[in-house]
Amino acid sequence: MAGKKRSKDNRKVRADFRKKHQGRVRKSDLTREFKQGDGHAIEDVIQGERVSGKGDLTRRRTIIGANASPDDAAGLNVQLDVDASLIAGRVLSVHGLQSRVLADDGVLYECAVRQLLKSLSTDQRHVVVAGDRVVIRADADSTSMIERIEPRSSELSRTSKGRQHVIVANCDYLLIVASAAQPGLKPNLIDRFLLTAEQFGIRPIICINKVDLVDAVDLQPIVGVYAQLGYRVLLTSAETGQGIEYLRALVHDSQTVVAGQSGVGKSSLLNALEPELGLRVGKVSQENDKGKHTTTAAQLIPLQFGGFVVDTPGIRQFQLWDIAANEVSGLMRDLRSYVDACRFPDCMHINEHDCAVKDAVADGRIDARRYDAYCQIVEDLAS
Ligand SMILES: Nc1nc2c(ncn2[C@@H]2O[C@H](COP(=O)(O)OP(=O)(O)OP(=O)(O)O)[C@@H](O)[C@H]2O)c(=O)[nH]1
Ligand SMILES: [Zn+2]
Repeated sequence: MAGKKRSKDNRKVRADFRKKHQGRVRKSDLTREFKQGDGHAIEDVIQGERVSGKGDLTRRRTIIGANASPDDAAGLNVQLDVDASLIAGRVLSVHGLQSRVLADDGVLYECAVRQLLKSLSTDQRHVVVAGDRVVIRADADSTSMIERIEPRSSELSRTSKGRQHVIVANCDYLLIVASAAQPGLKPNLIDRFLLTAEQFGIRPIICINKVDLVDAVDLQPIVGVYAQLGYRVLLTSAETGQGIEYLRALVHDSQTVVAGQSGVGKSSLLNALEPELGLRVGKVSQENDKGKHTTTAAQLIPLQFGGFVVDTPGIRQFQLWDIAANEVSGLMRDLRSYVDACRFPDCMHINEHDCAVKDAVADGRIDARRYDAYCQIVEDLAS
């Protein structure tokens, strides 16, 4: 904000600014643009051109300087409400009170959270999470500050000890990875991950990997069931490269969280998408290591072709967090449309009479295997 900290650097930047731009900017223009309250607009006028994209921020910083003050606009009769040290970015990971933010200028900043934001939160530890879009006050010499957290488009969360913990924010896709063989295809597991996607409103992509090991024709029935429900199903092979280009185009510029059983080829797929990632393949997953603490601290991995993946041991195999047995049918697209027609409003669609869901299964309107998966899930949740 105007007139706060005045380091030597800032004085120099301000002096340069005055020298360079004073007299070259029409006062009327500046005033007009300033009324719109937009820092970019002011620079636009100064530069006499429209600017967009990453380059602006750096340029704006040099021109107007960090902590621009009324002095900067001396003779221009405007107060520049511009603070070029503010940069937008995305939180890659959170470690205790520190967050690692990849700013839109391409620089990584270690950031603390502004006290005010913390005091607004009931849970100080989780005020900011991986995936958050933030505005930071960048400081090259000491800790940068997260000044603002943008509203989240989605949250993946889990309740522990009665409190909701957001694990990752703003995920666009849940990439559900299954394998056609080794280990064999487990559609029921796909159904469980789909429940999570529906629960959190994150678009699922069903990715059946290792298709090089089977005859694709054998996969058609199962692919058909999901496709009919409107889910996107990809057949991939990290080995031969099949489907990789398509997957890359899908997740490009998005934030994708990866889930799936151990050994289905999640690391291999990510490496195929971007060889530079160099994720270890075929390792024993951490959850299976005896006595090892399962971490759910999410981490975003930036992709060179644009976008981020969240590939975190504790999240990879998450499922059925905080779903009650009586919520399951409402989260299954094929069952959902029938539940209102059951005789009992609290019908669980298992043993009850006059159950519209069971009728639909009986005459093939609901896939029998999907219904079996439903029963299994409800049973597991009830026990
Ligand atoms: N034939 C074939 N093998 C594959 C394919 N993708 C992965 N694999 C193999 O499957 C094994 C497991 O692959 P990973 O990528 O480590 O699997 P993951 O899902 O990351 O496993 P976790 O880290 O345990 O969760 C490795 O031996 C891979 O070489 C594929 O498309 N075809
Ligand atoms: Zn019913």
